[in-house]
Amino acid sequence: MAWLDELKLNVDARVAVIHLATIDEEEALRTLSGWSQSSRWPAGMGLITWDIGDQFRHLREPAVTFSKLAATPETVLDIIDDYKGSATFVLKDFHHFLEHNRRVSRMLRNLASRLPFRSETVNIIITSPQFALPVELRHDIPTIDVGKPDGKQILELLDRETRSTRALDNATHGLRERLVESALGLSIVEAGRAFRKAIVVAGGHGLDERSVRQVLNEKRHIIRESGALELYPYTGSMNNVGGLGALKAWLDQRQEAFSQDAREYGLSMPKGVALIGIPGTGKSLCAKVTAGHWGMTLLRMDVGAIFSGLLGSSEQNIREAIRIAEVIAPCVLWVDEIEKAFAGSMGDSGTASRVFATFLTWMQEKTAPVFVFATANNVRRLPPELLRKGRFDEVFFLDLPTHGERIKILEVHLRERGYTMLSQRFNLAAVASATEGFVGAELQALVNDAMFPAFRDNRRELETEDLLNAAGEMVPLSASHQEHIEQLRTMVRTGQARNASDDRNSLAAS
Ligand SMILES: Nc1ncnc2c1ncn2[C@@H]1O[C@H](COP(=O)(O)OP(=O)(O)OP(=O)(O)O)[C@@H](O)[C@H]1O
Repeated sequence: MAWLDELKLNVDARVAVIHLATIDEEEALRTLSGWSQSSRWPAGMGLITWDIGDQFRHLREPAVTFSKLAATPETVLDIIDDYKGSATFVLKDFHHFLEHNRRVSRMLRNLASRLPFRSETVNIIITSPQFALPVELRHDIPTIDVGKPDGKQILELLDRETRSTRALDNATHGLRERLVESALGLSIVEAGRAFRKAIVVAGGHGLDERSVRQVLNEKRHIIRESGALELYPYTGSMNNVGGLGALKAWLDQRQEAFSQDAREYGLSMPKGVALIGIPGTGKSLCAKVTAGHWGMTLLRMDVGAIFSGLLGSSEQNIREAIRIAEVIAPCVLWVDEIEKAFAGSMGDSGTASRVFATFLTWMQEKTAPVFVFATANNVRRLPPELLRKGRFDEVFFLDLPTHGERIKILEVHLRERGYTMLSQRFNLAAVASATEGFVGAELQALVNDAMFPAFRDNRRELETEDLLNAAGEMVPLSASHQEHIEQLRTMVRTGQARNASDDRNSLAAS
């Protein structure tokens, strides 16, 4: 376990006070306890925990009781300072006392510099669910991030949870792996709860494919409640997208590039793509179907929640979101309306730029197969460095659909409503001619609007006339966005972005 190695290294280097950032406190304690039973644990050293409820407790020798009560954090540190013998103290939730109590934080810093010089080894480990300690402590107290459990730990947990109930005795081939995968991204406590619920629901039958869906569902709830990410179920396929041929072909080529084969061939791991365009041009649709097409989990980052202050500090939220995405990887991380996050409209501008910097650095350095799918309506509000070459693998502009693309989009939505043999049944070329300037969302709305009169008229089948009438009643949004669209087209002309449409690319080439 990487964090335990890091901890041992710090202890060996006589770093006396260490902050362990974990939401799985019990699991971390179990690991520490395991270490304390091993031969690598210094002889005679105690392992003692403290929390405000249970006070001091000896983990290695439960029979030994602590006579002193420590009701205040100052007393806790005094007792540790006076401790005769060698011990590692684990202080639970101690970060609460550090935020507002200067005396406690000063005492801790004093101990951090004094303890390494005592003849008997005394260490302090502070466990907390937060990543960042108050600024004045960060220099003296290193933070070790326990991170989320990996597949191996989740597998051990699954085996622990199912051993007594024998819920996996009749498991089909690969079920254990799928259950583990469905719980990746959860903490040990959360994954344990999800598995136990699945065992209860499965009853005497044991776990099966339905349990995988149930654990995934549980994960969807937990991820939504606990952070700025939302887990989307697989939706649609590339067939649900009309037009945008250049973008679809580009995405199709990237699909294989996440494989081991691609690494061995020398292809670099795709980083991500940015889609820009006015509302309704299909940016979100593409994010959803790409994840479905690639068979990857889709995570949507809620930019508002990152900055809301309800969850924690914005920097901590973005780090947590990144961490979850990396554990769930391979996945598509969809950052919707990225301009909202990074244009300084959320939170104060200092916070926004720190969050931005964290995100950019991660994008630059990431090695996990997390494909960032950023979508934006308004580039004017985006910091130029975000779209700089090399940040994303490609920046695409989703222009207004051409005549041919409008036909394809209309076909998608008519097919979704059960209509077939479209070219015999409708004159879609006429509808496309009547919908110059319409975006995909408006064409979808048009098909929907056109169905109302047909439904009222004895539920008859939809006709071209209905579509033309509905078109006549709509004013496309593009009418009021001409200047904005022209600005985005300039990005294509100057090589800052590529047009997502095959039709437009061939028009430009001819
Ligand atoms: N190219 C397209 N092909 C088929 N349907 C489309 C297309 N573009 C848009 N649509 C339809 O319009 C709906 C809304 O589009 P979408 O939300 O993807 O647009 P967007 O560009 O992300 O808009 P916003 O910026 O407002 O989020 C889609 O769910 C889809 O039904």
